[in-house]
Amino acid sequence: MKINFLPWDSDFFSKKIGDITLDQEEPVDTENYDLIVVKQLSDFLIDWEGYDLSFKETKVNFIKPLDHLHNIGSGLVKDSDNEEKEEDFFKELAYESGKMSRFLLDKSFGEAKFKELYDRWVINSLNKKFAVKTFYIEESGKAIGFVTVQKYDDLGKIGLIATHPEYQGKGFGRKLLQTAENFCLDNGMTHLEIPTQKENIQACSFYKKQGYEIKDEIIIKHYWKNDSL
Ligand SMILES: CC(=O)SCCNC(=O)CCNC(=O)[C@H](O)C(C)(C)COP(=O)(O)OP(=O)(O)OC[C@H]1O[C@@H](n2cnc3c(N)ncnc32)[C@H](O)[C@@H]1OP(=O)(O)O
Ligand SMILES: Cc1cn([C@H]2C[C@H](O)[C@@H](COP(=O)(O)OP(=O)(O)O[C@H]3O[C@H](C)[C@H](N)[C@H](O)[C@H]3O)O2)c(=O)[nH]c1=O
Repeated sequence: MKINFLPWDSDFFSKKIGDITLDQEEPVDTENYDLIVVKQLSDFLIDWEGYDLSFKETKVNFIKPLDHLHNIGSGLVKDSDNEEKEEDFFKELAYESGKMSRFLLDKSFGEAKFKELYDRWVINSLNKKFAVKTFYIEESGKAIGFVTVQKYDDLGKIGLIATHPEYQGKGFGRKLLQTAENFCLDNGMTHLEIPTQKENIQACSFYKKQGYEIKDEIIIKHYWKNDSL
């Protein structure tokens, strides 16, 4: 079984990073990778000489068929294409959206690198390299919520979504998600998928409340080479 090289991650972290999906225990040539991201459908033990398990999560993908447009009301949710915003405007919200990210919770990366990655996620969403659309809600010149949307043919995917902690539970997240759904439907996407961590109870409860169902779950583990940190 061969490890799949991840060019973006390797370049960003200046480490040799790859991933592999394993259904059962089998021989793997670890090829001197610094970090191997293992994806498993069921949790079985892996013992690779020279590698340590540093992190484990369950990634859950929610999905919803899109069959009607929502009436959002005009003016509240804005489109970043209509008014240029600096990346700084979204920074704190991006970190909030990533508070359960493996890049933050696996301490091997360090918080500074997590922030840099999520800063890059915002930049690459606004410049359309890693999203096709970014919507946000602004109050008193501050972003209080945002959502980014990716497009894979007729499948839409939420990249990041968050509302500011002081504004959570007030209906803004729902407005953002409904705006994303309208955008997807208007642009040829029949379904919207949302990946998050099973451990993120707040987000999972929110998605279920919005009519999303679990499409699949996968266990993700980080194996670092002993001497690579
Ligand atoms: C793809 C990703 O980015 S995954 C990461 C998601 N982001 C985060 O985890 C960051 C922290 N959390 C948040 O930013 C927000 O809480 C969000 C985005 C998850 C939800 O946004 P909010 O503005 O808080 O949600 P909002 O107030 O619109 O709630 C909408 C509905 O969901 C329900 N809901 C919201 N949070 C919860 C919760 N924790 N438990 C149960 N129901 C909830 C509300 O009761 C409401 O129900 P209603 O439609 O019947 O009125
Ligand atoms: C900015 C950027 C990133 N990438 C690459 C780098 C990684 O290989 C993936 C992102 O990995 P993922 O497992 O999706 O990361 P997270 O665990 O942090 O994300 C999950 O939780 C978030 C909160 C969010 N909901 C997200 O949708 C989830 O998947 O992307 C890239 O190729 N190009 C880039 O610009």
